[in-house]
Amino acid sequence: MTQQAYNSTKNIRFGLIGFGAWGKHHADAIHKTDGAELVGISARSGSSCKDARDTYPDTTVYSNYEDLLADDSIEIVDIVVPSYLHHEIASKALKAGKHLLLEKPMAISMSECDDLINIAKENKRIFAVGHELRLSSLWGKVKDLIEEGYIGDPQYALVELSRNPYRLGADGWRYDISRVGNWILEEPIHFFDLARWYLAQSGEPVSVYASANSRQPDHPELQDNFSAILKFDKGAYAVVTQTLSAFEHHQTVKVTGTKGALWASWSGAMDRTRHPTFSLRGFNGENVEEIPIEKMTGELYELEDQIAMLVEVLNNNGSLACPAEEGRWSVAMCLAAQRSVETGLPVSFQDFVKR
Ligand SMILES: NC(=O)C1=CN([C@@H]2O[C@H](COP(=O)(O)OP(=O)(O)OC[C@H]3O[C@@H](n4cnc5c(N)ncnc54)[C@H](OP(=O)(O)O)[C@@H]3O)[C@@H](O)[C@H]2O)C=CC1
Ligand SMILES: O=C1CO[C@H](CO)[C@@H](O)[C@@H]1O
Repeated sequence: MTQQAYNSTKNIRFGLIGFGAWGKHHADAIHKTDGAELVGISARSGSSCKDARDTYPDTTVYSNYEDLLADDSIEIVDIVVPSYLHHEIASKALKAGKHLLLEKPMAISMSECDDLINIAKENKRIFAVGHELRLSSLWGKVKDLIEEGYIGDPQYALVELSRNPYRLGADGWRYDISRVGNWILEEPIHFFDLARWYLAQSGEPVSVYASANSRQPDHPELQDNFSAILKFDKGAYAVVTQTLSAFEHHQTVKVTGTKGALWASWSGAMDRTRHPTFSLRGFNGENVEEIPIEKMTGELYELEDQIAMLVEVLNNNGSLACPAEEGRWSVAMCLAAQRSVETGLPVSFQDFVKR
């Protein structure tokens, strides 16, 4: 689903777990979305709880997320906590009968992903993963044009980011490899997701060959620069590459096919800006053209569309932009890429995606 009008029929009651840098934006998105109600927030520290109470005085704030899960009136839980806590909190939310929006990475190991998918199936719960770029008017337009045959058969995709360093995260979790998993799971995971989405006509990815390095000699595991080549079973390939040693936030996608090409770019002072510049140019085999993007794009806008999508799905059975099975694939690609970085060899996805 990319750009759709959503028509809701009843208010969907949301609980939010995690009120950090990104969780606050989730709260804002739920708060302002028609048909969504922010009923409870769970935060960890006293200062985060106070912040949540001050900002949302009509919402119940819990310092223990299990108390939020015990509120039977909450239908869906939105989990925006450090990645190492995804499995623990998501599994309890599903077992408590809640539908789920879980931030990416879905989890930091394949066994955690599989366990969550099984629990969701057993409890017949909706399980969405926060790959919000799929809802973008820009990145989604690239997908739509590929599906319409604008470039012919897709053969090559480049997904590239140049940006400033990652934030530390609460308690520095993002710079602690035992809690973040790896840095590919942080940002390149979005680009693996896009690459696989764009090259869907080329079958599934079969292997990855990746390289990375760090600016900190004593922390080689914190990879500031990362590049990977993914091969697909029908011959297409994708390049995913990013540097965290640059400035601002500049993302480019170039996809070429047997007939034409697409070139999309997005720039902002940071990832979470409401004032980006963006463009999409296409070559349809005959002419180069500017393709208008009517709707604003950026992760804050996509976050709102993601909440609206869930309201629609829960009211009217629409489809999820990124269901759990897709989130699982992206985790597999990140873990395989990390293995390739460590071994210096191409790595087959089969070993990672098989159950
Ligand atoms: N899809 C996307 O584009 C993005 C996704 N993310 C993902 O979102 C997640 C959160 O990232 P981010 O917000 O940047 O991280 P932060 O470190 O800024 O925030 C994490 C928050 O989780 C809270 N927390 C930790 N444990 C608990 C708990 N047991 N109960 C309730 N709250 C808890 C922390 O509370 P306290 O402050 O009290 O310590 C903190 O406020 C990560 O998985 C990240 O990968 C992040 C950015 C963008
Ligand atoms: O998903 C994400 C993970 O964390 C990064 C932290 O700077 C974000 O920029 C990014 O969008």
